[in-house]
Amino acid sequence: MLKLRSGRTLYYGKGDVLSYRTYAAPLTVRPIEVSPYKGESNIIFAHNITFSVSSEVLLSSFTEGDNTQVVATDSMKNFILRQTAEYGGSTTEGLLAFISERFMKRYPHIDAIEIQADRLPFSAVSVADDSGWRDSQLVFRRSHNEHASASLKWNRDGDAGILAEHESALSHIQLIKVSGSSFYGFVRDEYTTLPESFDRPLFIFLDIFWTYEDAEDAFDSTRGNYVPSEQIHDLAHTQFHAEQSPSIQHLIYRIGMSILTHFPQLAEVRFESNNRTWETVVEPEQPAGAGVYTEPRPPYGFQGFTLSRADLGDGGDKA
Ligand SMILES: O=c1[nH]c(=O)c2[nH]c(=O)[nH]c2[nH]1
Repeated sequence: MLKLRSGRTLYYGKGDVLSYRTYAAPLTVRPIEVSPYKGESNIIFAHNITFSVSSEVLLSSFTEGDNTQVVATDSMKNFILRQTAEYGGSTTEGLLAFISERFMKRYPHIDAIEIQADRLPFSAVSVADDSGWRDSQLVFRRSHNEHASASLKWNRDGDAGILAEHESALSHIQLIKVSGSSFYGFVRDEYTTLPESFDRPLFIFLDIFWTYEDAEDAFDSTRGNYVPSEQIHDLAHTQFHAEQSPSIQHLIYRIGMSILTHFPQLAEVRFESNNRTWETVVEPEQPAGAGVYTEPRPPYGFQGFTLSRADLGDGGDKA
C-alpha cells in the first residue's frame, strides 16, 4: 500500500494486466542436487500484473477532481504491455524492474511505484518423434498448479527509482503426505477434543516467499544467482518427503533452513501455511493399507514464519 510522506495513503493503478509475451530470453540456472530443474525456454513468458503509483501531486486529483497529473490507468496498461515487448531478460523480477524503471523515467511526477506479478504457468506438451519423447516447442498447456510471483516497491530519488522492497514467491502449493506425519504432545485441557495423532495424512496449503541479499541477482539471471521457484518447490518436496514431521510449524522451519542453506544469495524466507489435513472416515488397518478420508470441515488452522540468515548460526544447517 503506497503512502505519501505525510503518512496519507494515496495510490491508484491497474490490476489484471494480462501479458502473454512470447520468446523471452531463455533462463538458465545453476542446478542443485535435489532438483532436476535447470532452466526454462521462456517461449511463453506470461504474467498477470498489478501496478500502482503514488505521488504528492496526485492529492488534488482526489480532493479537487483535478486530472492534470493523472496518467490514465488505461495508459498504464498500454505502457506495461509495450515495455514487456522490449524486455530482454528472463525473469519475472527483472521484467517488473524494467517496467518500473522505464515508468519512473517517462513520468517524472510519480514518486512511488508498487508492482506485482503472478507468473501464468504454461508447460510444454510431450510429443513423440523418431528419437523418442521430447518437449514440444510449439504447444503448451496452461497449468493451474502452484505459480511463481514477485512484488517490488520503488521510491523516486532524482531521475530514477530506488528499490525499497522486493519479494519473490511461490504460491498455492498444495501437498499431501499420506503417511509419516504426527501431531501430539500439545496442551491438553478442558478445551481439548483433538486426539493425538502419530501418523496422519498431512495435507498442507503453502506459500513461500523469499528476498535476496542483492535484488540484482533476481533481476539479472546472467549473474548466475537467480533462485527459480521450481528449485524452491523441489527443496520443499524433498524435506516433506524425507522427514517425519511433528507439526506444520516444524516442517516449515526445516524447509526454510534447507532453502537458506542451499541459497546463500537469499537474505530471508517466509512461509504462510494452512492445515487442510483430510478427515479420516475409514482408518487404515495397517501402514500403507486402505484408508478413506474426506475433506476437512472449516475452520482451518494456519501458520506464519520468517527465517533469516541469522537462523543458520555458525556453519549453517545440515538440512
Ligand atoms: O501441525 C499442526 N499444528 C498445530 O498447531 C495444530 N493444531 C491442530 O489442531 N492441528 C495442528 N497441526
